[in-house]
Amino acid sequence: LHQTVPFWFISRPVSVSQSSKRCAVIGGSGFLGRHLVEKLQDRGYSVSVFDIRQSYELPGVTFHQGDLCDEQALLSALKDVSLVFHCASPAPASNDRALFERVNIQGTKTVIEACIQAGVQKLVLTSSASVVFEGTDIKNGREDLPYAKKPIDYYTQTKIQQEKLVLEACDKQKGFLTVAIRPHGIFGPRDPQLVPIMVDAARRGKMKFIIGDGTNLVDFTFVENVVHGHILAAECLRPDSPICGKPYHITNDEPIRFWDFMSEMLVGLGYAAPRFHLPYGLVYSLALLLWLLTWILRPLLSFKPTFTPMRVALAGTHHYYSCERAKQDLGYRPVVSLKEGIARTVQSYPHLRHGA
Ligand SMILES: NC(=O)C1=CN([C@@H]2O[C@H](COP(=O)(O)OP(=O)(O)OC[C@H]3O[C@@H](n4cnc5c(N)ncnc54)[C@H](O)[C@@H]3O)[C@@H](O)[C@H]2O)C=CC1
Ligand SMILES: CC(C)CCC[C@@H](C)[C@H]1CC[C@H]2C3=C(CC[C@]12C)[C@@]1(C)CCC(=O)C[C@@H]1CC3
Repeated sequence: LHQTVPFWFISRPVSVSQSSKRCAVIGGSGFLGRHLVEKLQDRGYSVSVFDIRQSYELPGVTFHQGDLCDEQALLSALKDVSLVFHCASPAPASNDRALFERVNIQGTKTVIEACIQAGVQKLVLTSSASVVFEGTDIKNGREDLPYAKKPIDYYTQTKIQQEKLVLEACDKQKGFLTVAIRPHGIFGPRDPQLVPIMVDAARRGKMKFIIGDGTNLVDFTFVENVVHGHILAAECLRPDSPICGKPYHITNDEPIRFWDFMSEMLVGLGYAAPRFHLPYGLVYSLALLLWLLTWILRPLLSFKPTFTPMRVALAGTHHYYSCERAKQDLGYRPVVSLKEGIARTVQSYPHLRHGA
């Protein structure tokens, strides 16, 4: 694979000292976090996980179970650690405003304070490309797009605050360097949302319809490319590099029609591809109405609609992003193509196949 290496990257010392290879992954029990932990170990890092739950065991990886809002718990996990990846967040589907504010805003402030107190030198945040998305088309969006003034949900609203906090904390004088990775539509083996939600909808006969004309292009990013972007950012983060305090889009660099991606996944798993078109405006209005009804009736019934306004907006608009800045500054190139990523994902879900 041909990679252009940035000039300041070449000046990096060849051997990375042992202490700079001690890292912690906050949210390391999650989908992205676990893939990141596995790759970091492959690359010779000594890895600790900090997470509110422990979802697996891996020889050589130390687990610290705790809430990232608890500074004392974080401090003991960050002892002797020089590099921290923060990829913890409540799931977007929870739509729990208080929880998002507590974990993504207050918790991230606590993470920053704990890192500084523990002498951590680098903090890599997993942000989201959605921080600039307002529910209307984004084509080849670059990092200089303004943050969404009207974010599509509480999750996105708090991801914006979180990213600002981390990037503003970057301080070369104090030797505390930060960077944010903005992935989009992460998919791959063990993903708990995209494929399971899609299959659940298909099993309930709800994936027969294409919202809109079906031509809207979207980024779906294979998890190993997202991991690659995080590790490149960590390894490039030095006081003399241009990446300090900046956000970077990491995508597969292969925008695809939303409904072609869904169809490939569904057909690969043995389900029929969606065929019938429904007008975007109609579906969005119905989703909004249903969402309002479930909100008003929430003391009486707990019903979670499949087609939320957020999902309809994501399914019916263009939202794809340029990763040119990551190519330029990090030497990033996707390491797994979309075709290969889809094939590996489909293979990894035998229990979600039609008839299983
Ligand atoms: N999945 C996607 O398509 C995208 C995800 N992201 C971001 O990537 C990151 C990782 O997402 P996923 O791996 O998909 O989610 P995930 O839900 O699989 O992992 C998140 C992890 O954070 C942990 N966590 C939540 N609250 C915590 C707390 N208070 N203290 C300690 N740990 C806590 C959870 O236990 C979980 O293991 C998140 O920051 C998310 O916002 C960004 C763009 C797209
Ligand atoms: C029911 C169908 C219309 C949709 C099924 C698939 C969706 C569950 C996913 C399609 C795009 C995904 C996506 C995210 C979550 C899962 C989808 C809505 C995110 C919101 C996850 C967190 C982010 O930061 C942005 C993602 C955008 C794409």
